[in-house]
Amino acid sequence: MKPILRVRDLEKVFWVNKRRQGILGSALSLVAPQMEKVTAVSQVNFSLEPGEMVGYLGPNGAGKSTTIKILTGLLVPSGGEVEASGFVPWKQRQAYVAHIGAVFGQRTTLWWDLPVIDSFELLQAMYSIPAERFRRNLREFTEMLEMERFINTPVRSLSLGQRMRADLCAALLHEPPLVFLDEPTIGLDVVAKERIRQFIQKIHQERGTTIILTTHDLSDVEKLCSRVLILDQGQLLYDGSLSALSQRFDGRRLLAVTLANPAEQITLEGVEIVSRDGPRVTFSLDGHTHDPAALIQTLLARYPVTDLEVRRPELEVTIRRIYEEKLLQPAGQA
Ligand SMILES: Nc1ncnc2c1ncn2[C@@H]1O[C@H](COP(=O)(O)OP(=O)(O)OP(=O)(O)O)[C@@H](O)[C@H]1O
Repeated sequence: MKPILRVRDLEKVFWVNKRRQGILGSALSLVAPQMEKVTAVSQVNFSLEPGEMVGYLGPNGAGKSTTIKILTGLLVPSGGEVEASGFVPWKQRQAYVAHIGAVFGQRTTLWWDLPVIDSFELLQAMYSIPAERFRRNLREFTEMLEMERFINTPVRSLSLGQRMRADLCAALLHEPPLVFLDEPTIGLDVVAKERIRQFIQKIHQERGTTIILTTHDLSDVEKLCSRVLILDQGQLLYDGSLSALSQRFDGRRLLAVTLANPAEQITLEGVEIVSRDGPRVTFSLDGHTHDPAALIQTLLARYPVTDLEVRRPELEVTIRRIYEEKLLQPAGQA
């Protein structure tokens, strides 16, 4: 199948005037600017098949938003090639926008002073959405995103969760096959996040929409994406499944035991205790050297236990280790 998005050797460099700090710095910056090169995106390569949903991850400043801005045609790259839905985004932006949807969680794309419904109608005119299709989508999205209560409210008066739902609807009314979601759950409470996740999942499954999702909330990714791309310092470090990632970097298991006697001094030879909270003791098992079944048998034979659980470390812990301990290297440097 032909990829819907192809990114080749993508590069984006910004030149920043280092002197632009303080009154003296501002004055000096005009007469003797001190330009510094910031490489936001470097040699990034990937492709998406139609119908994929992919998480685009990375720590702060990794280059995620810069990539998304290039892919949506808002920024011109310094090098490399992109073909998205048959277009070069920054060269054919006017025609291209009708084929994509984009949500930037940090800012709205709706008209601030207009009621939500007026923004939707303006979009209908801009994208020439046939009346019947517009009505059908609007009805369906209004119901799924529970927007009835605020559809006549000006955007500036919406809560963050309401604004995000309106933005999602706006991005999808014209049924784009390729959608970019940059932090669509940022700042939302757990209920609002879950509602948005369910909506994204439904659109993806029912319409086969290809989605790139940028987020710092790993539960978004765990629930929605089987494939992730990890970026750090502008370079792509990983392209693959979430399960392979956690297996590769965290073969560890956590064994949590609740002791019948909270005062019991418990030890297991060669196994580290990572926490103790009253009667609950958590051991860290190494995936290569420890046999969980044998250790559980030893434990049960030695100590009265009321509860026992073996689990994987959370994805968040794994990803934090990858960033902090620099466990991944860009392709070609490993
Ligand atoms: N317009 C700009 N001018 C100069 N530098 C920029 C500009 N936009 C981004 N950068 C720099 O490029 C790098 C990547 O920024 P980017 O916003 O793409 O990261 P990000 O992964 O989206 O981060 P976050 O998760 O914090 O939003 C950073 O060092 C940032 O300071």
